[in-house]
Amino acid sequence: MSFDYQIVVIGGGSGGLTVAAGAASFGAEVALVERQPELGGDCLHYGCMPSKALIQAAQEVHQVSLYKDLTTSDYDRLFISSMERVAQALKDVQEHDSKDRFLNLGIDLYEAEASFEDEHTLKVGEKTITAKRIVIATGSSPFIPPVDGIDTVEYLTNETIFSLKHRPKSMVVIGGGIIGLELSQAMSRLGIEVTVIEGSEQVLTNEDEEIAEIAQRNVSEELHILTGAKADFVEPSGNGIKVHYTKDGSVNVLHAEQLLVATGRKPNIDRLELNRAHIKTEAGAIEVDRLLRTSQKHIYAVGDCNGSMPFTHVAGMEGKIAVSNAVLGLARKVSYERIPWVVYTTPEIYHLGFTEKEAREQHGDDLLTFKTKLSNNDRFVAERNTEGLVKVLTTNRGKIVGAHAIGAGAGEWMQEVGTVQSLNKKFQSISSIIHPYPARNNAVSQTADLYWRDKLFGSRLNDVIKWYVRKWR
Ligand SMILES: Cc1cc2nc3c(=O)[nH]c(=O)nc-3n(C[C@H](O)[C@H](O)[C@H](O)COP(=O)(O)OP(=O)(O)OC[C@H]3O[C@@H](n4cnc5c(N)ncnc54)[C@H](O)[C@@H]3O)c2cc1C
Ligand SMILES: NC(=O)c1ccc[n+]([C@@H]2O[C@H](COP(=O)([O-])OP(=O)(O)OC[C@H]3O[C@@H](n4cnc5c(N)ncnc54)[C@H](O)[C@@H]3O)[C@@H](O)[C@H]2O)c1
Repeated sequence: MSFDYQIVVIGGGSGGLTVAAGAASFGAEVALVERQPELGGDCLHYGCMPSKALIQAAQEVHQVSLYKDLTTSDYDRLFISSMERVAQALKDVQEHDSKDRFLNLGIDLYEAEASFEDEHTLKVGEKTITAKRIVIATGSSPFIPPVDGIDTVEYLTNETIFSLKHRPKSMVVIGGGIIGLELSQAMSRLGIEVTVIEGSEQVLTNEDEEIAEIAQRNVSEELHILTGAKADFVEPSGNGIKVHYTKDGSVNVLHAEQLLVATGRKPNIDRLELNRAHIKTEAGAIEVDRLLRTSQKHIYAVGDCNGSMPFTHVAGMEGKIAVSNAVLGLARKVSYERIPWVVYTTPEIYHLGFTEKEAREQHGDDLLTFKTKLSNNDRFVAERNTEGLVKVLTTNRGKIVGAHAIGAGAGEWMQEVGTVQSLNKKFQSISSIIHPYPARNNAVSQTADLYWRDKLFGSRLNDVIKWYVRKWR
Protein backbone atom coordinates (compact mmCIF):
# COMPACT_ATOMS: atom_id res chain seq x y z
CA MET A 1 0.00 0.00 0.00
CA SER A 2 1.42 3.42 -0.85
CA PHE A 3 0.95 6.55 1.22
CA ASP A 4 1.32 10.28 0.58
CA TYR A 5 3.80 10.57 3.46
CA GLN A 6 5.93 8.36 5.63
CA ILE A 7 5.17 10.53 8.67
CA VAL A 8 2.40 13.04 9.29
CA VAL A 9 2.70 15.08 12.47
CA ILE A 10 -0.45 16.71 13.87
CA GLY A 11 0.43 19.82 15.87
CA GLY A 12 3.27 22.29 15.45
CA GLY A 13 4.17 22.86 19.10
CA SER A 14 7.15 21.72 21.20
CA GLY A 15 6.50 18.00 20.63
CA GLY A 16 5.37 18.14 17.00
CA LEU A 17 8.20 20.38 15.81
CA THR A 18 10.78 18.09 17.40
CA VAL A 19 9.28 15.11 15.60
CA ALA A 20 8.90 16.86 12.22
CA ALA A 21 12.44 18.28 12.21
CA GLY A 22 13.97 15.02 13.49
CA ALA A 23 12.10 12.83 11.00
CA ALA A 24 12.99 15.12 8.07
CA SER A 25 16.66 15.18 9.09
CA PHE A 26 16.68 11.38 8.83
CA GLY A 27 15.33 11.61 5.29
CA ALA A 28 11.66 10.76 5.88
CA GLU A 29 8.89 12.33 3.77
CA VAL A 30 7.14 14.44 6.35
CA ALA A 31 4.00 16.57 6.54
CA LEU A 32 3.21 18.83 9.49
CA VAL A 33 -0.35 19.98 10.17
CA GLU A 34 -0.97 23.02 12.37
CA ARG A 35 -4.31 24.76 12.83
CA GLN A 36 -2.91 28.05 14.10
CA PRO A 37 -1.46 30.64 11.70
CA GLU A 38 2.02 30.28 13.27
CA LEU A 39 4.12 27.37 14.51
CA GLY A 40 5.31 27.12 18.10
CA GLY A 41 2.25 25.93 20.01
CA ASP A 42 1.27 26.84 23.54
CA CYS A 43 4.78 27.20 24.90
CA LEU A 44 5.61 29.99 22.48
CA HIS A 45 2.25 31.73 22.17
CA TYR A 46 0.38 31.26 25.47
CA GLY A 47 2.74 29.49 27.87
CA CYS A 48 6.43 29.40 28.75
CA MET A 49 7.60 32.34 26.64
CA PRO A 50 4.98 35.01 27.38
CA SER A 51 4.87 34.02 31.05
CA LYS A 52 8.65 34.21 31.44
CA ALA A 53 8.82 37.52 29.56
CA LEU A 54 6.09 38.91 31.81
CA ILE A 55 7.73 37.54 34.97
CA GLN A 56 10.99 39.27 34.08
CA ALA A 57 9.27 42.59 33.28
CA ALA A 58 7.29 42.40 36.53
CA GLN A 59 10.44 41.53 38.49
CA GLU A 60 12.09 44.71 37.20
CA VAL A 61 9.07 46.80 38.17
CA HIS A 62 9.17 45.16 41.60
CA GLN A 63 12.84 46.06 42.03
CA VAL A 64 12.12 49.68 41.17
CA SER A 65 9.17 49.75 43.58
CA LEU A 66 11.53 48.79 46.43
CA TYR A 67 13.38 52.08 45.97
CA LYS A 68 10.72 54.45 44.65
CA ASP A 69 7.02 54.85 45.36
CA LEU A 70 5.21 54.15 42.10
CA THR A 71 2.01 56.06 41.36
CA THR A 72 -1.12 54.65 39.76
CA SER A 73 -0.18 56.20 36.44
CA ASP A 74 3.35 54.75 36.73
CA TYR A 75 1.79 51.30 37.13
CA ASP A 76 -0.60 51.89 34.20
CA ARG A 77 2.32 52.85 31.97
CA LEU A 78 4.56 50.03 33.20
CA PHE A 79 1.80 47.47 32.69
CA ILE A 80 1.37 48.50 29.07
CA SER A 81 5.11 48.53 28.41
CA SER A 82 5.45 45.10 30.05
CA MET A 83 2.75 43.71 27.76
CA GLU A 84 4.48 45.27 24.74
CA ARG A 85 7.69 43.65 25.87
CA VAL A 86 5.94 40.27 26.03
CA ALA A 87 4.59 40.72 22.48
CA GLN A 88 8.06 41.66 21.20
CA ALA A 89 9.66 38.66 22.93
CA LEU A 90 7.19 36.34 21.19
CA LYS A 91 7.99 37.89 17.82
CA ASP A 92 11.72 37.44 18.42
CA VAL A 93 11.42 33.82 19.54
CA GLN A 94 8.96 33.05 16.70
CA GLU A 95 11.91 33.32 14.31
CA HIS A 96 13.32 30.09 15.80
CA ASP A 97 10.07 28.33 14.92
CA SER A 98 9.50 30.04 11.56
CA LYS A 99 7.65 28.21 8.81
CA ASP A 100 10.61 28.79 6.48
CA ARG A 101 12.87 26.82 8.78
CA PHE A 102 10.63 23.77 8.46
CA LEU A 103 9.93 24.25 4.74
CA ASN A 104 13.69 24.36 4.19
CA LEU A 105 13.96 20.98 5.86
CA GLY A 106 11.72 19.64 3.09
CA ILE A 107 8.61 19.35 5.27
CA ASP A 108 5.18 19.96 3.70
CA LEU A 109 3.18 22.34 5.91
CA TYR A 110 -0.61 22.21 6.07
CA GLU A 111 -2.24 25.19 7.78
CA ALA A 112 -5.45 23.45 8.79
CA GLU A 113 -7.10 21.36 11.47
CA ALA A 114 -6.53 17.62 11.19
CA SER A 115 -8.92 14.83 12.11
CA PHE A 116 -8.88 11.09 11.47
CA GLU A 117 -10.86 9.49 8.64
CA ASP A 118 -9.37 6.08 9.38
CA GLU A 119 -6.12 4.75 10.86
CA HIS A 120 -3.99 5.89 7.89
CA THR A 121 -6.07 8.78 6.53
CA LEU A 122 -6.43 12.32 7.81
CA LYS A 123 -8.81 15.04 6.84
CA VAL A 124 -6.75 18.22 6.73
CA GLY A 125 -9.02 21.17 6.11
CA GLU A 126 -10.60 20.39 2.74
CA LYS A 127 -7.88 17.89 1.78
CA THR A 128 -7.31 14.24 2.57
CA ILE A 129 -3.82 12.86 3.11
CA THR A 130 -2.55 9.41 3.93
CA ALA A 131 0.43 8.43 6.05
CA LYS A 132 2.29 5.24 6.89
CA ARG A 133 2.86 6.54 10.41
CA ILE A 134 1.24 9.39 12.31
CA VAL A 135 2.39 11.31 15.36
CA ILE A 136 -0.26 13.16 17.37
CA ALA A 137 1.15 16.20 19.19
CA THR A 138 -1.94 18.34 19.70
CA GLY A 139 -1.11 19.69 23.17
CA SER A 140 -3.62 20.78 25.79
CA SER A 141 -5.99 23.63 26.69
CA PRO A 142 -7.06 25.19 29.97
CA PHE A 143 -9.36 22.96 31.99
CA ILE A 144 -12.35 25.04 33.06
CA PRO A 145 -13.86 23.78 36.34
CA PRO A 146 -17.63 23.40 36.62
CA VAL A 147 -18.15 26.54 38.75
CA ASP A 148 -21.75 27.79 38.55
CA GLY A 149 -22.12 30.85 36.33
CA ILE A 150 -18.68 30.46 34.70
CA ASP A 151 -20.24 30.68 31.23
CA THR A 152 -21.94 33.97 32.11
CA VAL A 153 -18.70 35.90 32.76
CA GLU A 154 -15.72 36.85 30.66
CA TYR A 155 -12.83 35.14 32.34
CA LEU A 156 -9.15 35.06 31.40
CA THR A 157 -7.01 31.99 30.82
CA ASN A 158 -3.39 31.65 29.74
CA GLU A 159 -4.70 32.07 26.18
CA THR A 160 -6.02 35.59 26.77
CA ILE A 161 -4.16 37.10 29.72
CA PHE A 162 -1.13 38.11 27.65
CA SER A 163 -3.37 40.22 25.40
CA LEU A 164 -4.64 42.52 28.17
CA LYS A 165 -4.51 46.08 26.89
CA HIS A 166 -4.74 47.93 30.19
CA ARG A 167 -3.98 47.26 33.85
CA PRO A 168 -6.95 45.87 35.75
CA LYS A 169 -7.08 47.15 39.33
CA SER A 170 -7.88 43.75 40.76
CA MET A 171 -7.91 40.09 39.80
CA VAL A 172 -9.19 36.86 41.33
CA VAL A 173 -7.26 33.77 40.29
CA ILE A 174 -8.88 30.35 40.67
CA GLY A 175 -6.09 27.79 41.10
CA GLY A 176 -2.88 28.07 43.08
CA GLY A 177 -0.80 25.72 40.93
CA ILE A 178 2.21 26.65 38.79
CA ILE A 179 0.31 28.83 36.31
CA GLY A 180 -1.76 30.46 39.07
CA LEU A 181 1.24 31.40 41.22
CA GLU A 182 3.64 32.44 38.45
CA LEU A 183 1.08 34.74 36.87
CA SER A 184 -0.43 36.00 40.15
CA GLN A 185 2.92 37.16 41.46
CA ALA A 186 3.75 38.86 38.15
CA MET A 187 0.36 40.59 38.02
CA SER A 188 0.66 41.72 41.63
CA ARG A 189 4.09 43.20 40.89
CA LEU A 190 2.52 45.17 38.06
CA GLY A 191 0.20 46.90 40.49
CA ILE A 192 -2.85 44.62 40.46
CA GLU A 193 -4.51 43.52 43.68
CA VAL A 194 -4.56 39.74 43.34
CA THR A 195 -6.42 37.11 45.35
CA VAL A 196 -5.81 33.40 44.70
CA ILE A 197 -8.51 30.85 45.52
CA GLU A 198 -6.96 27.39 45.92
CA GLY A 199 -9.07 24.33 46.67
CA SER A 200 -6.34 22.39 48.52
CA GLU A 201 -4.93 23.26 51.92
CA GLN A 202 -1.65 24.37 50.34
CA VAL A 203 -0.62 25.95 47.05
CA LEU A 204 1.62 24.08 44.58
CA THR A 205 0.27 20.68 45.53
CA ASN A 206 2.79 18.86 43.32
CA GLU A 207 5.74 20.26 45.27
CA ASP A 208 7.43 18.86 48.36
CA GLU A 209 5.25 20.08 51.26
CA GLU A 210 8.06 21.87 53.06
CA ILE A 211 9.07 23.70 49.88
CA ALA A 212 5.46 24.63 49.05
CA GLU A 213 5.03 26.01 52.58
CA ILE A 214 8.02 28.33 52.14
CA ALA A 215 6.72 29.36 48.71
CA GLN A 216 3.28 30.14 50.09
CA ARG A 217 4.73 32.20 52.96
CA ASN A 218 6.85 34.24 50.55
CA VAL A 219 4.28 34.80 47.85
CA SER A 220 1.68 35.72 50.49
CA GLU A 221 3.74 38.83 51.23
CA GLU A 222 2.77 40.15 47.79
CA LEU A 223 -0.78 38.87 47.27
CA HIS A 224 -3.73 37.28 49.07
CA ILE A 225 -3.91 33.50 49.09
CA LEU A 226 -7.01 31.64 50.24
CA THR A 227 -6.34 27.92 50.60
CA GLY A 228 -8.96 25.28 51.33
CA ALA A 229 -11.38 27.58 49.51
CA LYS A 230 -13.97 26.57 46.94
CA ALA A 231 -15.30 28.89 44.24
CA ASP A 232 -19.05 28.17 44.25
CA PHE A 233 -20.55 30.70 41.93
CA VAL A 234 -19.43 33.57 39.69
CA GLU A 235 -21.50 36.37 38.18
CA PRO A 236 -20.96 39.59 36.26
CA SER A 237 -20.95 42.69 38.47
CA GLY A 238 -20.57 46.25 37.17
CA ASN A 239 -17.39 46.31 35.10
CA GLY A 240 -16.07 43.21 36.84
CA ILE A 241 -16.94 39.88 38.34
CA LYS A 242 -18.18 38.63 41.70
CA VAL A 243 -16.78 35.35 42.95
CA HIS A 244 -18.71 33.61 45.73
CA TYR A 245 -16.58 31.11 47.59
CA THR A 246 -16.70 28.91 50.69
CA LYS A 247 -13.86 28.73 53.18
CA ASP A 248 -13.94 27.15 56.63
CA GLY A 249 -17.68 26.61 56.23
CA SER A 250 -18.51 30.26 55.67
CA VAL A 251 -19.68 31.78 52.41
CA ASN A 252 -17.83 34.90 51.21
CA VAL A 253 -17.72 37.07 48.15
CA LEU A 254 -14.92 38.81 46.26
CA HIS A 255 -15.31 41.48 43.65
CA ALA A 256 -12.60 41.96 41.02
CA GLU A 257 -12.14 43.56 37.64
CA GLN A 258 -10.77 40.34 36.13
CA LEU A 259 -10.96 36.62 36.80
CA LEU A 260 -8.17 34.26 35.76
CA VAL A 261 -8.87 30.52 35.63
CA ALA A 262 -5.73 28.40 36.16
CA THR A 263 -7.03 25.03 37.28
CA GLY A 264 -5.05 22.57 35.20
CA ARG A 265 -5.00 21.31 31.62
CA LYS A 266 -7.13 19.17 29.33
CA PRO A 267 -5.57 17.30 26.34
CA ASN A 268 -6.68 18.55 22.88
CA ILE A 269 -8.32 15.39 21.57
CA ASP A 270 -12.02 16.26 21.23
CA ARG A 271 -11.92 17.19 17.56
CA LEU A 272 -9.52 14.51 16.33
CA GLU A 273 -12.21 11.85 15.72
CA LEU A 274 -9.91 9.30 17.38
CA ASN A 275 -12.68 6.69 17.34
CA ARG A 276 -12.48 6.52 13.52
CA ALA A 277 -8.89 5.29 13.87
CA HIS A 278 -9.75 3.11 16.89
CA ILE A 279 -7.32 5.00 19.14
CA LYS A 280 -7.97 4.44 22.83
CA THR A 281 -8.06 7.19 25.44
CA GLU A 282 -7.73 7.05 29.19
CA ALA A 283 -8.83 9.75 31.65
CA GLY A 284 -9.27 12.24 28.81
CA ALA A 285 -5.79 11.70 27.31
CA ILE A 286 -4.45 9.51 24.50
CA GLU A 287 -3.30 6.19 25.91
CA VAL A 288 0.29 5.30 24.98
CA ASP A 289 2.69 2.51 25.86
CA ARG A 290 6.31 3.04 26.89
CA LEU A 291 7.33 3.30 23.24
CA LEU A 292 4.78 6.16 22.95
CA ARG A 293 2.61 4.08 20.61
CA THR A 294 -1.14 4.44 20.85
CA SER A 295 -3.46 1.45 20.66
CA GLN A 296 -2.69 1.62 16.90
CA LYS A 297 0.97 0.65 16.76
CA HIS A 298 1.80 2.92 13.80
CA ILE A 299 0.29 5.99 15.53
CA TYR A 300 2.24 7.73 18.28
CA ALA A 301 1.24 10.48 20.73
CA VAL A 302 3.70 12.90 22.34
CA GLY A 303 3.49 15.94 24.61
CA ASP A 304 0.53 17.21 26.61
CA CYS A 305 -2.03 15.22 24.60
CA ASN A 306 -0.88 11.90 26.12
CA GLY A 307 -1.41 13.15 29.68
CA SER A 308 2.10 12.29 30.96
CA MET A 309 3.89 15.40 32.27
CA PRO A 310 2.77 18.69 30.72
CA PHE A 311 6.14 20.40 30.23
CA THR A 312 7.93 21.59 27.11
CA HIS A 313 11.08 19.63 27.86
CA VAL A 314 8.98 16.46 28.26
CA ALA A 315 7.26 17.08 24.91
CA GLY A 316 10.73 17.51 23.39
CA MET A 317 12.07 14.34 25.02
CA GLU A 318 9.03 12.35 23.91
CA GLY A 319 9.37 13.83 20.41
CA LYS A 320 12.93 12.50 20.15
CA ILE A 321 11.84 9.05 21.33
CA ALA A 322 9.00 9.04 18.78
CA VAL A 323 11.52 9.86 16.01
CA SER A 324 13.75 6.97 17.11
CA ASN A 325 10.84 4.55 17.19
CA ALA A 326 8.62 5.74 14.32
CA VAL A 327 11.38 6.74 11.88
CA LEU A 328 14.38 4.58 12.74
CA GLY A 329 12.39 1.55 13.91
CA LEU A 330 14.07 1.40 17.31
CA ALA A 331 12.30 0.47 20.54
CA ARG A 332 13.33 3.31 22.88
CA LYS A 333 11.27 3.42 26.05
CA VAL A 334 10.16 6.58 27.78
CA SER A 335 10.99 7.16 31.45
CA TYR A 336 9.78 10.04 33.61
CA GLU A 337 12.04 9.26 36.58
CA ARG A 338 14.69 11.90 35.96
CA ILE A 339 12.71 14.85 34.76
CA PRO A 340 13.14 18.12 36.62
CA TRP A 341 10.91 21.17 36.46
CA VAL A 342 11.14 24.71 37.71
CA VAL A 343 8.47 27.04 39.09
CA TYR A 344 9.48 30.55 38.07
CA THR A 345 8.12 32.41 41.07
CA THR A 346 10.31 34.50 43.36
CA PRO A 347 11.95 32.63 44.97
CA GLU A 348 12.30 30.00 42.25
CA ILE A 349 11.54 26.36 42.93
CA TYR A 350 13.43 23.36 41.54
CA HIS A 351 11.82 19.92 41.55
CA LEU A 352 13.33 16.55 40.65
CA GLY A 353 11.93 13.11 41.42
CA PHE A 354 10.10 12.16 44.58
CA THR A 355 8.92 14.60 47.23
CA GLU A 356 9.89 13.60 50.76
CA LYS A 357 6.46 12.07 51.34
CA GLU A 358 6.62 10.03 48.12
CA ALA A 359 10.22 8.99 48.78
CA ARG A 360 9.29 7.84 52.29
CA GLU A 361 6.50 5.70 50.85
CA GLN A 362 8.87 4.19 48.27
CA HIS A 363 12.04 3.76 50.31
CA GLY A 364 10.89 3.58 53.94
CA ASP A 365 13.90 3.39 56.27
CA ASP A 366 16.35 3.33 53.37
CA LEU A 367 15.93 7.08 52.95
CA LEU A 368 18.27 9.86 53.95
CA THR A 369 17.27 13.52 53.88
CA PHE A 370 19.86 16.28 53.56
CA LYS A 371 18.82 19.87 54.04
CA THR A 372 20.58 23.24 53.97
CA LYS A 373 18.78 26.44 54.84
CA LEU A 374 19.93 29.26 52.61
CA SER A 375 20.38 31.33 55.76
CA ASN A 376 23.43 29.09 56.36
CA ASN A 377 25.06 29.99 53.07
CA ASP A 378 27.34 33.02 52.83
CA ARG A 379 26.24 34.16 49.38
CA PHE A 380 22.54 34.13 50.19
CA VAL A 381 23.25 35.89 53.51
CA ALA A 382 25.33 38.54 51.73
CA GLU A 383 22.57 39.10 49.18
CA ARG A 384 19.83 39.19 51.83
CA ASN A 385 18.14 36.27 50.05
CA THR A 386 18.10 33.93 53.02
CA GLU A 387 14.55 32.64 52.64
CA GLY A 388 15.05 29.23 51.07
CA LEU A 389 16.03 25.62 51.37
CA VAL A 390 17.93 22.87 49.58
CA LYS A 391 16.60 19.40 50.21
CA VAL A 392 18.03 16.22 48.70
CA LEU A 393 16.63 12.75 49.26
CA THR A 394 18.87 9.72 48.75
CA THR A 395 19.01 6.06 49.59
CA ASN A 396 21.38 5.06 52.37
CA ARG A 397 24.15 4.64 49.78
CA GLY A 398 23.60 8.06 48.20
CA LYS A 399 21.43 7.26 45.17
CA ILE A 400 19.46 10.43 44.42
CA VAL A 401 15.70 9.84 44.52
CA GLY A 402 14.50 13.42 44.95
CA ALA A 403 15.96 16.92 44.90
CA HIS A 404 14.15 20.13 45.72
CA ALA A 405 15.15 23.71 46.30
CA ILE A 406 13.57 27.07 46.78
CA GLY A 407 15.72 30.16 46.52
CA ALA A 408 16.97 32.89 44.21
CA GLY A 409 17.95 31.27 40.90
CA ALA A 410 17.32 27.74 42.22
CA GLY A 411 16.17 26.61 38.77
CA GLU A 412 19.71 27.07 37.47
CA TRP A 413 22.07 26.09 40.28
CA MET A 414 20.09 23.11 41.59
CA GLN A 415 20.25 21.34 38.20
CA GLU A 416 23.71 20.23 39.27
CA VAL A 417 21.97 17.50 41.27
CA GLY A 418 19.98 16.47 38.20
CA THR A 419 23.14 16.30 36.11
CA VAL A 420 24.92 14.13 38.68
CA GLN A 421 21.88 11.85 38.83
CA SER A 422 21.77 11.55 35.03
CA LEU A 423 25.44 10.56 35.02
CA ASN A 424 24.52 7.77 37.47
CA LYS A 425 26.73 9.26 40.17
CA LYS A 426 25.94 9.30 43.86
CA PHE A 427 24.91 12.53 45.60
CA GLN A 428 28.05 12.57 47.77
CA SER A 429 30.22 12.85 44.63
CA ILE A 430 29.24 16.54 44.49
CA SER A 431 31.19 17.01 47.68
CA SER A 432 34.49 16.39 45.91
CA ILE A 433 33.76 18.86 43.08
CA ILE A 434 35.34 22.26 43.74
CA HIS A 435 32.70 24.98 43.55
CA PRO A 436 33.87 28.57 43.05
CA TYR A 437 33.20 30.58 46.18
CA PRO A 438 30.69 32.13 46.70
CA ALA A 439 28.67 30.85 43.72
CA ARG A 440 25.15 30.00 44.73
CA ASN A 441 25.71 26.32 43.93
CA ASN A 442 27.87 26.18 47.05
CA ALA A 443 24.52 25.53 48.75
CA VAL A 444 24.42 22.25 46.80
CA SER A 445 27.95 21.16 47.72
CA GLN A 446 27.30 22.21 51.32
CA THR A 447 24.31 19.84 51.30
CA ALA A 448 26.38 17.03 49.76
CA ASP A 449 28.99 17.51 52.50
CA LEU A 450 26.28 16.53 54.98
CA TYR A 451 26.32 13.03 53.56
CA TRP A 452 29.94 12.58 54.64
CA ARG A 453 29.39 14.39 57.92
CA ASP A 454 26.65 11.89 58.77
CA LYS A 455 28.68 8.89 57.59
CA LEU A 456 31.99 9.94 59.14
CA PHE A 457 31.03 11.87 62.22
CA GLY A 458 27.64 10.42 63.06
CA SER A 459 28.83 6.83 63.40
CA ARG A 460 31.26 4.60 65.29
CA LEU A 461 33.74 5.22 62.49
CA ASN A 462 34.32 8.64 64.04
CA ASP A 463 35.45 7.02 67.32
CA VAL A 464 37.84 4.81 65.38
CA ILE A 465 39.30 7.80 63.49
CA LYS A 466 39.74 9.76 66.74
CA TRP A 467 41.44 6.81 68.35
CA TYR A 468 43.75 6.45 65.33
CA VAL A 469 44.66 10.16 65.26
CA ARG A 470 45.35 10.33 69.01
CA LYS A 471 47.33 7.12 69.08
CA TRP A 472 49.25 7.12 65.80
CA ARG A 473 49.53 10.64 64.35
C1 LIG B 1 1.07 29.67 31.17
C2 LIG B 1 1.93 28.46 30.89
C3 LIG B 1 3.27 28.49 31.19
C4 LIG B 1 4.07 27.39 30.93
N1 LIG B 1 5.38 27.45 31.27
C5 LIG B 1 6.17 26.38 31.06
C6 LIG B 1 7.54 26.43 31.39
O1 LIG B 1 8.06 27.44 31.87
N2 LIG B 1 8.29 25.33 31.17
C7 LIG B 1 7.75 24.19 30.64
O2 LIG B 1 8.49 23.22 30.47
N3 LIG B 1 6.46 24.12 30.30
C8 LIG B 1 5.65 25.19 30.49
N4 LIG B 1 4.34 25.14 30.13
C9 LIG B 1 3.81 23.89 29.51
C10 LIG B 1 4.12 23.84 28.01
O3 LIG B 1 3.62 25.00 27.37
C11 LIG B 1 3.50 22.62 27.38
O4 LIG B 1 3.83 21.47 28.13
C12 LIG B 1 4.00 22.42 25.94
O5 LIG B 1 3.62 23.51 25.14
C13 LIG B 1 3.41 21.14 25.37
O6 LIG B 1 3.86 20.97 24.05
P1 LIG B 1 2.97 20.12 23.03
O7 LIG B 1 3.76 20.01 21.77
O8 LIG B 1 2.45 18.91 23.66
O9 LIG B 1 1.69 21.07 22.77
P2 LIG B 1 1.61 22.53 22.17
O10 LIG B 1 2.89 23.24 22.27
O11 LIG B 1 0.42 23.18 22.74
O12 LIG B 1 1.33 22.29 20.62
C14 LIG B 1 0.16 21.69 20.16
C15 LIG B 1 -0.16 22.27 18.80
O13 LIG B 1 -1.12 21.46 18.16
C16 LIG B 1 -2.03 22.30 17.46
N5 LIG B 1 -3.25 21.50 17.26
C17 LIG B 1 -4.09 21.03 18.20
N6 LIG B 1 -5.05 20.29 17.63
C18 LIG B 1 -4.79 20.30 16.30
C19 LIG B 1 -5.44 19.69 15.18
N7 LIG B 1 -6.51 18.91 15.33
N8 LIG B 1 -4.94 19.92 13.96
C20 LIG B 1 -3.84 20.71 13.78
N9 LIG B 1 -3.19 21.29 14.79
C21 LIG B 1 -3.66 21.07 16.04
C22 LIG B 1 -2.19 23.49 18.38
O14 LIG B 1 -2.66 24.60 17.67
C23 LIG B 1 -0.77 23.67 18.89
O15 LIG B 1 -0.04 24.55 18.08
C24 LIG B 1 3.51 26.22 30.35
C25 LIG B 1 2.15 26.19 30.02
C26 LIG B 1 1.37 27.29 30.28
C27 LIG B 1 -0.09 27.23 29.91
N1 LIG C 1 7.27 26.62 35.08
C1 LIG C 1 6.72 25.63 34.41
O1 LIG C 1 7.36 24.68 33.98
C2 LIG C 1 5.25 25.69 34.13
C3 LIG C 1 4.55 26.90 34.24
C4 LIG C 1 3.20 26.89 34.00
C5 LIG C 1 2.55 25.71 33.64
N2 LIG C 1 3.25 24.57 33.54
C6 LIG C 1 2.56 23.29 33.22
O2 LIG C 1 1.17 23.50 33.09
C7 LIG C 1 0.48 22.63 33.97
C8 LIG C 1 -0.82 23.22 34.37
O3 LIG C 1 -0.65 24.27 35.32
P1 LIG C 1 -1.85 24.69 36.26
O4 LIG C 1 -1.34 25.67 37.25
O5 LIG C 1 -3.04 25.04 35.45
O6 LIG C 1 -2.23 23.31 36.92
P2 LIG C 1 -1.79 22.68 38.32
O7 LIG C 1 -2.32 21.30 38.30
O8 LIG C 1 -0.35 22.90 38.58
O9 LIG C 1 -2.59 23.55 39.39
C9 LIG C 1 -3.98 23.68 39.36
C10 LIG C 1 -4.42 24.06 40.76
O10 LIG C 1 -5.78 24.45 40.71
C11 LIG C 1 -6.43 23.93 41.85
N3 LIG C 1 -7.84 23.81 41.51
C12 LIG C 1 -8.40 23.01 40.57
N4 LIG C 1 -9.74 23.22 40.52
C13 LIG C 1 -10.01 24.18 41.44
C14 LIG C 1 -11.20 24.84 41.86
N5 LIG C 1 -12.38 24.55 41.29
N6 LIG C 1 -11.12 25.77 42.83
C15 LIG C 1 -9.92 26.07 43.40
N7 LIG C 1 -8.76 25.48 43.04
C16 LIG C 1 -8.81 24.55 42.09
C17 LIG C 1 -5.74 22.60 42.10
O11 LIG C 1 -5.90 22.20 43.45
C18 LIG C 1 -4.30 22.92 41.75
O12 LIG C 1 -3.57 23.38 42.87
C19 LIG C 1 1.45 22.40 35.11
O13 LIG C 1 1.18 21.19 35.78
C20 LIG C 1 2.77 22.35 34.40
O14 LIG C 1 2.99 21.05 33.93
C21 LIG C 1 4.59 24.54 33.77
